[in-house]
Parts: sequence; structure tokens; C-alpha cells
Amino acid sequence: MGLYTELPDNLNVDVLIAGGGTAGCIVAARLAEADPRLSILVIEGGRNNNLPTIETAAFFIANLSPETKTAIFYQGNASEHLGGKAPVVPSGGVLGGGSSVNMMMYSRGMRPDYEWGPGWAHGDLLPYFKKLETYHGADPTGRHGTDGPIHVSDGPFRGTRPEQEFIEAAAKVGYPEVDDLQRFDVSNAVQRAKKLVSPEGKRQDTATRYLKPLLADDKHLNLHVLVEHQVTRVLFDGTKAVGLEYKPNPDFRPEEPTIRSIKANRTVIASCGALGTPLLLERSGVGNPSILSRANIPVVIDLPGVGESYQDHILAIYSYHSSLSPSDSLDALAQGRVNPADLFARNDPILGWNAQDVACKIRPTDADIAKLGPDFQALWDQDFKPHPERFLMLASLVGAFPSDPSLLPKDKPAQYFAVSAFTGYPYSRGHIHVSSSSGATNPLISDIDFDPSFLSHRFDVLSHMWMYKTQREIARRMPCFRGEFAACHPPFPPESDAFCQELDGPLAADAPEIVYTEEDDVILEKWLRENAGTTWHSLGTCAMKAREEGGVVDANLGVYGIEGLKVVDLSIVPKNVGANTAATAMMIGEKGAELLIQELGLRK
Ligand SMILES: Cc1cc2nc3c(=O)[nH]c(=O)nc-3n(C[C@H](O)[C@H](O)[C@H](O)COP(=O)(O)OP(=O)(O)OC[C@H]3O[C@@H](n4cnc5c(N)ncnc54)[C@H](O)[C@@H]3O)c2cc1C
Repeated sequence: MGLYTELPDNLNVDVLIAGGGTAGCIVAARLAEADPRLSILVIEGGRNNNLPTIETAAFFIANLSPETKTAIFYQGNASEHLGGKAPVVPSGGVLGGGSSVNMMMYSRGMRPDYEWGPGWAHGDLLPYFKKLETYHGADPTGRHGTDGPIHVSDGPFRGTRPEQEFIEAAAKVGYPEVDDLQRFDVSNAVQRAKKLVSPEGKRQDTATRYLKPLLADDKHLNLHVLVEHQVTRVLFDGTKAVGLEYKPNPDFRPEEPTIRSIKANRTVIASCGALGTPLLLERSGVGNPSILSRANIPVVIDLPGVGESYQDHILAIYSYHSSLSPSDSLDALAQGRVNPADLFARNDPILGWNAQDVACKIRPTDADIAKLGPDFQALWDQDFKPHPERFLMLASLVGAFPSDPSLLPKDKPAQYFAVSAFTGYPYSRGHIHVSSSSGATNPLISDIDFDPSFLSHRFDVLSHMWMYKTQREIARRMPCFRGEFAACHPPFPPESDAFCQELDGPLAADAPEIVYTEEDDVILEKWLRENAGTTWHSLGTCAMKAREEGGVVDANLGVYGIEGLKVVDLSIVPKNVGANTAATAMMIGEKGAELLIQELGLRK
């Protein structure tokens, strides 16, 4: 198998790929399939992804634990918009990247989200969205794929009671159920969520589904993957990319600081993700000269868009007490009340559950918009009102307690549910850049100037304030609702209608909506600033736009001013997509591979 922790001597390589993440694994596999004679080397900073916490859907949260070393934690700057907090944005840091560690929600944006440039309109991209997937569900409009590597399914288990109760409660609040929110043209509704999980319950990451079958057969002997090594720079001959410089990842090999390099006969591809790729370009001398000179990096190409226009969706999570039983929730497993070995011994279907069964894409009513004030109304009228498919917020129902487990009472085992909610099209924009050397142990990720700028735009704050109130009204109408888990909600005072507390029974079916005072709104905004953060959906930092508009790549994914260097990952996205981002990253991998196959003249 061509998967190494040490590279064989004298490897002759045609195509070098920096980063074996979601898009990178797809590009490598599709190029190898197109021409097995082509010699391809992927250099991935993280380890191999052959871990039970990755393959088994129910253990998804373990992959964010620092001990598993499967994520990269990008440290943001302290921000006045977040009550002085310094946010951390995790990203996939293992073979398969985000697709190996994500929460497996299957989601696609709306048709207008995919209008990026020549060859990148929705109609151009739909074939690639279909090519990547095998969809297990009804598809009357033919928008889904039938024979791609990634299975999209219900998985083997659903928390059917909370799912049904949430769907009925959402309908009462104004959001009906639809079969498919991921067909690019339906929103303002809720859906029984599909997952990036096979019907048998296995995670569908791109390393396992695209790359490893080729590494295991005897037909793709020129496909090579080096794990546990970080790419430090792209090497240039003038302005032509000719190779990569790399070194062992100190997380796995602290004793081996040797820097090595390798040449590419044909092309170099950067696929380190929306946080890793701009840092790689800047370390290589591609970026804004003033930022590069601050870090003593000689300029190869003046390209000020690198690392700018950072976007994420901004997330807040709200937990609730419930009357759910252990079989309706992942809490017994997450809180150590059942032995995972027993679940494995009986091949319990709950092991294939990602604990998220409902997806929502919703808009406020005209009356809600008016209440949010004239500034909100003006932007709404400009960017949302003319586009009925463009929604304000995404949300999902979580079948477990997803916050800090130390908040849970030790003496009272229980089941909870939660709503996770995030902005579809935030206006806040940040940046990520290299900064001057500080002697950090792992300077590739800690020696940076990263400002995600969450909640720096007031529209995003108001969107979340509306969503807090809306999701709470839905939760309150679920028969299993037993009050708010107060530590995961704003501290409204006891005299307020909005005061959060545990209840002995469900709310009356005709319970009135909560009325929030101005003081409650102040408390809500402060709480959001202290508690909202990343949705792990970083994108846009090497955008496909005109160079004079801050663009970094052209419609062929080539970096402006550089020969032989492509970017293929979510950093190229020029405007936000109203969706969890994995399917879009996979589509970019598929489309990017096709462009490279054409450009390199590979046989089909
Ligand atoms: C915790 C989490 C939960 C998520 N949940 C969902 C979800 O439920 N549904 C959904 O649709 N999306 C979800 N996402 C988002 C989605 O998974 C990502 O947007 C997507 O995988 C990004 O793909 P990419 O190819 O752009 O980058 P990545 O997949 O991040 O790939 C980049 C790769 O480059 C490697 N790398 C970085 N720097 C270097 C370097 N210098 N040298 C070598 N290698 C390097 C990284 O280790 C990584 O493997 C989640 C993401 C995370 C992190």
C-alpha cells in the first residue's frame, strides 16, 4: 500500500498535493483513476485515519479531543465582538481532513450560492454534486447521485421520538416538513436529515471512500500518500511552482525536525483547507507584501487577497431538559453509562448514529423583520427579500447534551436534547495570515494572525437573537420538553418571562410565546457574544474572483501570477454557501480533478 510515514528514496513525482483532506483525497484518486501511470504524491500533516472514532459515527465528538490528534486547532485573536474571548477554530487534521472528523450532516447550498465564475455556475456544478454521492432516499427531481463513492443515507438508527416531536413543533411555529432541503431550491422548512453515513453506519470520509480502495488494489502503484508530514512551503523556479518543502509533524515526530523537499514534474496542488492553504501560500511568498515582510518572507507574487475575506457560519447551541429515555438519545454512551464494547459486541445500530436527525433552513416573518429594526430591514430587503430561497438561519436537532459535560449534574443521569443554530449567509468577514516568528513549538498553526471576526457585523447578532427566540418556541412545543438547561442559555432574571428553569412536566399545548423585554435582549446579546463561535465551516480565503477584486485563483483554479500551482479546497469559495460545507468541498474536489484531467491531458 502506498501509504507511508517515511517516503521511499528517489520517488519521481508528476503531481504533488499538499494536504490529504476532503478535497485533496478526491483529486488524488480521480487523477490516479484517469491515468494510473501518473505519479502522484499526497503529503498530509495528520495521521492515517484508520481509527474507530472516525469510522464509527457515534464517536464523532472524540475527534475534537486534543488527545486524538485528529484535528488542527487554529488559535484566533481575542475579540471585542466576543466579549474579549479568543476563539479557537478546529479543522480536520488527519487523512480525509474535515470529512474524517465532521458531524456527518449532509447539506447543500441554494442554487444562487453556486455562481462563482465561468464553468462554476450551478448548472455546471450539479453533475459533480451528483457524481460524488449514492443517495439513499426519494429523489423525484433527479438532483441526487446514484453511484458515487459517498453514501448519503439515514444510517441504521434515528432518534425517532424527538425527531417526530421537533417536526410537529416546527410546523406549529410556521416551518413545515419537506422531503428534501438539499435540492438547491427549497427552504423555509425542516427535513428529516440525511447523513454522510452509509446505511450500515460507517462514516463516509473521502480517504476511505476514494483514496484507500486505489491504494489497496494493484492497479494504482504510482499513487503515494505520506502522512504525519507538514508542507512548509511551495518551491518556485521564478514564478513557476516546481515542488514542495515538508517536515515531520512535531505532534507525531518531535525528535525529527529535518526539512526535506521534493520536485513535481508537472503540477503542484494546494489543498490544506481554508485555514491551511492561505498560510501555505504566504509562507511560500505569495500574498500581501506588507504581511510577508512582517514575517521576513521574500515576495514571489504580490497577491493581497490571500488570507482575506475569511468566512464561517456562526454557531450557538442551546440544550434542554427532557423526558426522553436512553434509547432516544446518545447521552448514555456520551456520558459513559453504557460500555462501548457491549454495543460493538451486539453491533448495536446506535453506533451508526450522528445524533442529528432534523435539519432546518428558515426565514423570519415580515413582522419579525420589522421588529429587528431598520438596519436589519434594509439589508434584508436588499439581499434576502428578492430571493425567496435564501434563508436566514440553519439549525439541527441534536439528540444528546452537546456542551461541556462538566456542567451536567453528577448524581442525576438524564437525557437531553439541543438545538444547534447558525447563520446561513453571515456578513462578518475575517482574515488569517502568517505573523512574525514567536518560537512556537508548531509555528505552522500557532504563529498566526487569525481574526475570524465572528459577530463583527450587527446583522449577524440580530439574526442569532431572532433564532434564539424562534428555536426556543419550537423546543417548548415538544412534548418531551422539560425546561431549558439554564447553564446553556442566557441568564435572564427570575422575574422575566424568559427565565430558564427545569420543569416537572410538558408545557400546556396553548402556552403563549415568551415576551422578551429590552433588558432581556441586552442579556441575550451579551450571552451570544460570549458563547457563539465556529461552525467549523471556514471558507473563502483564496477566493475565485478577479485579481483586482481581491481574488487569488482564476476559474481554472490557478493562482494568479504563478505557473503550475492550483488551489483545490474550500478556500476558493467566493461567497458563502447556505449549508454545512462538506458536500461543497467534495464537489470542489470532483470539479477540480476534472479540470486537472483536461489540463494534463490524461486519458479517461
Ligand atoms: C468538527 C467539524 C464538524 C463539521 N461538521 C460538518 C457536518 O456535519 N456536515 C458538513 O457538511 N460539514 C461539516 N464540517 C465542515 C466540513 O467537514 C469542511 O468544511 C470540509 O471538510 C473542508 O474540506 P477541505 O478540503 O476544504 O479542507 P480539509 O478537509 O480540512 O483538508 C485540509 C487538509 O490539509 C491538511 N493540512 C493542513 N495544513 C497542512 C500542511 N501545512 N501540510 C500538510 N497537510 C496540511 C489537514 O490536516 C487536512 O487534512 C465540519 C468540520 C469540522 C472540523
